[in-house]
Amino acid sequence: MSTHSPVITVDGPSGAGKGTLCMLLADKLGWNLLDSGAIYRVLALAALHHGVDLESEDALVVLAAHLDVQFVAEGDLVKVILEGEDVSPTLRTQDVANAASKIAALPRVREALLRRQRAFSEAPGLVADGRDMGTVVFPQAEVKIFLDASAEERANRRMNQLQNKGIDVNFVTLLGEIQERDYRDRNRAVAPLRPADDALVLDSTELSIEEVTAQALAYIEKKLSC
Ligand SMILES: Nc1ncnc2c1ncn2[C@@H]1O[C@H](COP(=O)(O)OP(=O)(O)O)[C@@H](O)[C@H]1O
Ligand SMILES: Nc1ccn([C@@H]2O[C@H](COP(=O)(O)OP(=O)(O)O)[C@@H](O)[C@H]2O)c(=O)n1
Repeated sequence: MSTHSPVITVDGPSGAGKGTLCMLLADKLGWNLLDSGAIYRVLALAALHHGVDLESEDALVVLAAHLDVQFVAEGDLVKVILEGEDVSPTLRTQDVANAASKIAALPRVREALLRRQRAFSEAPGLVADGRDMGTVVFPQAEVKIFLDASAEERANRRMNQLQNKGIDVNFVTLLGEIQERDYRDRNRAVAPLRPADDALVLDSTELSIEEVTAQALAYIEKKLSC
C-alpha cells in the first residue's frame, strides 16, 4: 500500500533563489529534495554528449527513457553521475542551462521525465524545486511557493555566483540569456512557468536569503498545521 508523503513545491525563474531556499528547507525539515532542473540539465548534457539534435523530440524521448543518472548526496552537495561520470561541474554552466530550456519546451520530453520526478516523493516529505512543480508534477502539494525577483537582480546574483566559482561573465550577456530563458519557460505550450493558483508568491528582489527562508517557514508552518 502506498502511503502519502507531504510535498512543498518551490517554482520560479532562474536565479530567484529556489535552489538555495529548497536546500535550507529540506535540511531544516529533514525531507527529501528534488532539483528538477538538474534532470532537464542532465538530459540536455546527455544529448550534447551523444550528438542528439536538441530539436529532435523522438530521439530525446528515447534518451530520457534510458537516462542513466544518479544523484549522490555528499554532505551539503549532491553529485550528479551520468553514465558513471561525475558531471556536477559541467551541469551548472550557462550552455547546459540554455540547452535544458530548449529541450524542456518539448511536450513529450516533459512527459517522459514525469515519473522520474514523482518517484522522489517519499517519506517523510519532499521539497521540490522547478518551474512546474506546483502546477503539473505535484498539483496536490500541501504547500506551494512561487519565488520571484526582478531579472536584473537575478542576473546579478547569477553573476556573483559564477564569479565566486572563478568563471568570468558579462552582466549584459547573462541578463540577455536569463531573459531569453524566462521568455521560453513562460511561453511554452506545455507546463509554462507560472504560479499555481494556490501558491504563495514571494518576491525576493529586496529580501535576504534569511528573510526569504523565514517567510517561507512561517507560511509552511501555517499550511501544514491546518
Ligand atoms: N534572497 C537572496 N538574496 C541574495 N542572493 C540570493 C538570494 N537567494 C539566493 N541568492 C543567491 O543567488 C544565487 C542564485 O540562487 P539559486 O538558489 O541558485 O537560484 P535558482 O535555483 O532559483 O536559480 C546563489 O548564489 C544564491 O546564493
Ligand atoms: N521543472 C522544471 C525545471 C527546469 N526546467 C527547465 O530547465 C532549465 C534549467 O533549470 P534550472 O532550475 O536548473 O535553472 P536555474 O533556475 O538554476 O537557472 C530551465 O530554464 C527550464 O527551461 C523546466 O522546464 N521545468
